[in-house]
Amino acid sequence: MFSVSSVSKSYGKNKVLTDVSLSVSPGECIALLGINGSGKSTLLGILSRNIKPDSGCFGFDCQANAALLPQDNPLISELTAIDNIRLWHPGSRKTVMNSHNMSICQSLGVDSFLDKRVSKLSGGMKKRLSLAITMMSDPDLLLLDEPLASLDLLCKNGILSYLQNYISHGGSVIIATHETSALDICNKIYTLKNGHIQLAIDRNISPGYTSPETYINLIRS
Ligand SMILES: Nc1ncnc2c1ncn2[C@@H]1O[C@H](COP(=O)(O)OP(=O)(O)OP(=O)(O)O)[C@@H](O)[C@H]1O
Repeated sequence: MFSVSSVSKSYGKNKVLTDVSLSVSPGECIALLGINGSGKSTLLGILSRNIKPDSGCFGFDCQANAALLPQDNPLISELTAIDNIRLWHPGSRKTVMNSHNMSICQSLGVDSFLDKRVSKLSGGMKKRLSLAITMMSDPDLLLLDEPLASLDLLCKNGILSYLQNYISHGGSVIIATHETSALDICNKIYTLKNGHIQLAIDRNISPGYTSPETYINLIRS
């Protein structure tokens, strides 16, 4: 179980998060839903310890490993895919591409372009490579910031299937997304409005279809 309680964060006079509490269990997928600027990336940044909150506590298990896939791919365009992987996971090609990491690359279809320069990859290929790099750190909690933005339907479907498999093996996911296909795979959907978080949909209690109109109404003020 990962949790944060009573987290607050302001940028100057801009109060972005107020008294936000959230927890996620193994095998659970949680969505953060909110309009642009509602604080989703800030909350993911706090959970990944990249952003320091003004106040609040973490309930993380010390052994737990949380990894963030940021909105912008953390890749160097001039390098090949394999050399980007080796930047984050140092070692020779043979050591880094052990059977575990190779199987991640194969599941995400990254193995077919390991020697291509990142500048020559499509948006979907870059996103799959970034996700593969994130997954190689064996996270218990995966923090995803709009992982499906501007991807084609096939690529979205591939990433969603990969995530569903990760969740079914006990991984936890917190995802900030505007995509209904990603919202549909989540157990719980929280809305962020005016700095406050609220549990809007809990499919552990009420499973079932949610229409796009319902999602839109959830983010309306
Ligand atoms: N480093 C920063 N310095 C100052 N203000 C910031 C900084 N980062 C974010 N903000 C502000 O905090 C608020 C929340 O931003 P954040 O990126 O967390 O929102 P978001 O919900 O992820 O938005 P989007 O859906 O557009 O990605 C916005 O008003 C933004 O301008």
